[in-house]
Order: sequence, then C-alpha cells, then structure tokens
Amino acid sequence: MMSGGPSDATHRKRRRRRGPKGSGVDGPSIPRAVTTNGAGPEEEEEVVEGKAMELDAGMSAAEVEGVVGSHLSETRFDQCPVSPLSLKAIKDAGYEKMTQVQEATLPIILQGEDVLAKAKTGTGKTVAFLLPAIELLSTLPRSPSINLLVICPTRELANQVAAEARKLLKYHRSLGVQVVIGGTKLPQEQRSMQSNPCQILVATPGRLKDHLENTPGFSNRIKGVKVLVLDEADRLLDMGFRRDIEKIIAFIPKERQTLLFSATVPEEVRQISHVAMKRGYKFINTVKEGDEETHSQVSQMYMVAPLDLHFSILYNVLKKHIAEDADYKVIVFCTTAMVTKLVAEVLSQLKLNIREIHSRKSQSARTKVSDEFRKSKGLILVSSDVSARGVDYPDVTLVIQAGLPADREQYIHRLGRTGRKGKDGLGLLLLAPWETYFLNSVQDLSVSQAVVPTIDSSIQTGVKDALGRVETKSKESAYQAWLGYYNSNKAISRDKSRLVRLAEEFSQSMGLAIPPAIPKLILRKMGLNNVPGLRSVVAKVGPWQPVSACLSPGHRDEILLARGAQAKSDIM
Ligand SMILES: Nc1ncnc2c1ncn2[C@@H]1O[C@H](COP(=O)(O)OP(=O)(O)OP(=O)(O)O)[C@@H](O)[C@H]1O
Repeated sequence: MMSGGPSDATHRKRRRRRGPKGSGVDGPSIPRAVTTNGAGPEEEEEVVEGKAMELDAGMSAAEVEGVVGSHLSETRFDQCPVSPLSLKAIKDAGYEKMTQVQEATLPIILQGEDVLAKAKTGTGKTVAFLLPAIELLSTLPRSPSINLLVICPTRELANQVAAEARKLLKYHRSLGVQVVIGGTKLPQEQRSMQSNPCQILVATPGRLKDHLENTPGFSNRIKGVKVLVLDEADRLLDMGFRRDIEKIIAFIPKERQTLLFSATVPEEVRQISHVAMKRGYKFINTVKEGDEETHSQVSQMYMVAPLDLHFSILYNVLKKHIAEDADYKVIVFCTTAMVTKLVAEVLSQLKLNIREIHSRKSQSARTKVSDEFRKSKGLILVSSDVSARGVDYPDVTLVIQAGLPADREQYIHRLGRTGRKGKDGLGLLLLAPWETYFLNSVQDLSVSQAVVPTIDSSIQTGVKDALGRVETKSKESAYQAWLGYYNSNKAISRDKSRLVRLAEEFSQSMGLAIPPAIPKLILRKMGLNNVPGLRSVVAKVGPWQPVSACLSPGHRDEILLARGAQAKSDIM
C-alpha cells in the first residue's frame, strides 16, 4: 500500500549525478548541461524505481511472474490522497487498483516534483499524469488561464487524452478541457476557446504554435500554465519536434511543474530532458532493469522474404489470423502515408474488411475511422505512424509492421498497440532480406523468426488480380513515397545505385513493368537528381499555381523526409 511520498520505503532510490565530460562523476560522460529553466551546469537526476521491482527474495516463481507480469499494483485509488470528486470519477470509469506507473508516480507528482516516467505501453500513463495534475488544478482559484498544458505528437492521441481528462473531470464542475489539433479550422478553435476558456488544454505542437502566433490573448492565457506534460516525450524531443517544443516552452512560465512520459526513454532523451525540466527532476522507471521494454505476453515474430512476396505473405497471414480468431482486430503498419494507401487498396481488393488511416486523409475521416476501430472487432486498420504511439484501441489481436520501422522506439510503440492492460497479443515484423540489419537494434527483445508460409497459387493469383485493379496513380505515389522513406534512411541510402535497385524491386512487387518517372523537382529535393536508373519528368506548374499544387499526394512528406528531417507523425 502506498503511504505517500518518495521517501516511502518501497521506492528504491539511487542518486545519479551527471557532471561535465570527463569529470569522473557517475554515469556516462555528457556535455555540460545548460538548462532553460535556470538550472546550473551540473545536472542532477534522481532515479526512483517503481514498486514493481521490489521483489521479495522469498517469492515463488509464480508470485514473481504475477507481480512483474501484471500492470496493476496492489494499491487502490481510494487509499491515496486524492479528492472525493476525482475518486468518484475514477470509480465511474471502472478503475479500482492503480497501475504500477500510477502508483509509482502519484505521490511524487503530488509533491510538486518534475518527473520523467518510463512505463510499458498500455499501462495507464495517461491517468498517471492527468490525475495528480487535476488534483493540483482543483486547488487553484478560478481564472481564464490555461493551467495544465498537455502536448501530444498526434491528433488522435490528443483527442484520446482529452477524452480521458473529461472522464476524470466528471465531478469537477469548475474545470474543463479543450483540444487544439491540426487539420481542423483554426477560427473555430479560436471561437470556442474565447467563448469557453478552459483550464486544461491538450494540443499538438504545430497547432499550438499557430495559436501562440495568431490567436489574440492566447499567449497571455498560456502564461497561467502550472503543469506542462509532454506525452510521448521522446518523440516530442526528437529532431522532428524539438524546435517547436522549445519555442512553445519559451512562452510558458519557468516556474511550473513538468512531466515527461513515455514507454521508451533513450539515453539521448535523458541527456536533453533539461530542455523542459528543472534540475533535480525524478526519473521514475517502472521497467525493471534487465526486463524487456515490451510485454512478455505479446509474442513477437519476424519474417524475412523478398519484397515481391510481401503482398502475398500479408494476405496469407491475415487470412489465417481471421480464420483462427473471429474477434480479430489487426493493425498493419506501413512505412509512409502513400504506401499505407496502396496497401489498404490492395487488401480491400482482396475483400478483407479494411480501414485506412494516415496524414493524407482529412481529419474528419481520420477521426471517423479511429472511433470505428476503437469500438469494432473483425476489422483491419492499415495505418501509417499516426497510430504508432499512445492510441488505445482495446483488444487488438495482431500488429503487423511491414517494412522497416523508423527506429527501435517506433517498433516498440507500434507493437504496443496490442497486449494492452495485461492482455495477450501478437506482433509480426515483415522484412526484406536487406532490411534485416534492423534486427540488431531489437536483439534484446524476444523477437523470434517465423517461417515464411508456403504461398499457394490461389493466393498468388488473387494478389496479382488485386494489384491489377489498383489505380496506377496509387502505385506511382507509393513508389515515390517508398523511395523518399528509404532515401532518408542512412544505412540504405548510402549506396544510391543499390537504393534505386531496391526501389525497382518495390515497383515490380506492385506489378509495374518499369518504375514510374518522378518529377525533377522531387528528385532534386531528395538529392537524387542525376542518379542513374531513376526516370524523371518535368512537372507542369501554371503561373498561378504554387509548386506544391503540382505535387502528387505524398510529395510534401517525401520532400521533408528527403531533407533528412525525422518525419513528424502529424504528416505521416
Ligand atoms: N488504474 C486503471 N485500471 C484499469 N484500467 C486503467 C487504469 N488506468 C488506465 N486504465 C486504462 O488502461 C488503458 C491504457 O492506458 P493508457 O492509454 O494511458 O496507456 P499508456 O501507458 O499511456 O500507453 P502508451 O504507451 O501506448 O501510450 C486505457 O484504456 C485506460 O483507460
């Protein structure tokens, strides 16, 4: 049971001082830390391990499994220093026991500490940061200021966090939540914020910046922020978002509490966490040292096969899974938005029950598909990385990752869409032989090789016919997107003639006789002009058209990728 406070004996602590390079201080040498919130050159981080790791030496194997394997702790919410209004809402939501990350972080956040928390996917991190933040807000005098700002990398996740906040706010009648996300009308959001200013704002970085720059009075309201949350913190602090986040942080008071949450916290993120957090922040890690960052009840497999078999393998695996589980609910992750569109079209032609989600879809279509997938069974969602992180679709039975994930972290987050809340799950990573180097980065996880299934002729014919019915335009866009994605991958793009050969393989796998021509402008932006083997066309641009207007869907993303920017989930 939690008696409150980081001094609780169930919390093991070790203090970790990080000094300037070569200072001989414990931990890896890092450059001199200069913080944005007044911390000195020496960064201090306190590592607090969650109660989950406190295993009694006398425990039986089954007991140990029960503690480590379970996402729930033994502590009930009603044993915590939480207001009756929140407790009532928690009860209505059906939560009784705290999850381990909630138990480990609540007392420390309630004490006003800055926290960087790591806990596996689907273990209740959202409530872990929302609940104590709401407790703090409920003690503040009423004002039109924004007091809690939650930043999320994708729109679907922002909506989901706001929905969870609304659940917890059910009886806190004086507190409200609003969402600002890209893909919706800015003036509409401006009007709604003016007519009903809320204390809690959940936002994606781009749209938040837009409001800071264009919405009258908004930068003043944000000066009221007392708690800042970066959900999926490592994603928000990587190169794709960091500059936006730094700009946003510059508008927020330095005197605040900052909470960073994610299932993955690479060392680089800990090293730059001072961008957002105060010196002396607490690092709460509920993943036991030596334990895998993925769930043991999720069985992970990889399969290696030439690209020209990938559509057939995908069809075969899906058909088999559907036959085995009437309540199937599958997510197929693809490398880019336009490849996602193509895969969805091919699988739809094969009469599977497919929905498609990626950045090239309108926000209303994305929201509709996301809501439908949340509630349904017997459905396959073909998705780009817009669904990779945070989104909580219950009872996903299988996650397939077709092609290289952006990195180890993205692999873990995508896989984490299954096996949530302690449930079972299956993961399959489908790679071409030249992509197998990726397996090195996940070798500490239990990913085992699966045998490539025998593809019978009916499957082959079915796939060929389906590909024949898909529009050539979709294939052309997928080819360009594919080239852009792999061109942004240093390991593969180093040898351009090999990249071109591989892209041709992909083109053949879609049933194209010759690889499509690519607008010169795009090739130039990708740094691939004059590379032998790539055909180019001059895109027609009218005098009244911006260059972007002549780009086929997906080009904008590919340009960003080609510039070497880490693609933002928002545009994937
Ligand atoms: N104490 C609890 N008891 C039961 N269910 C809970 C509890 N807390 C949260 N949940 C539920 O657990 C599910 C997963 O929570 P959440 O989406 O916050 O996980 P997460 O750790 O943020 O995952 P990810 O790393 O994928 O973002 C949600 O459906 C949420 O409503």
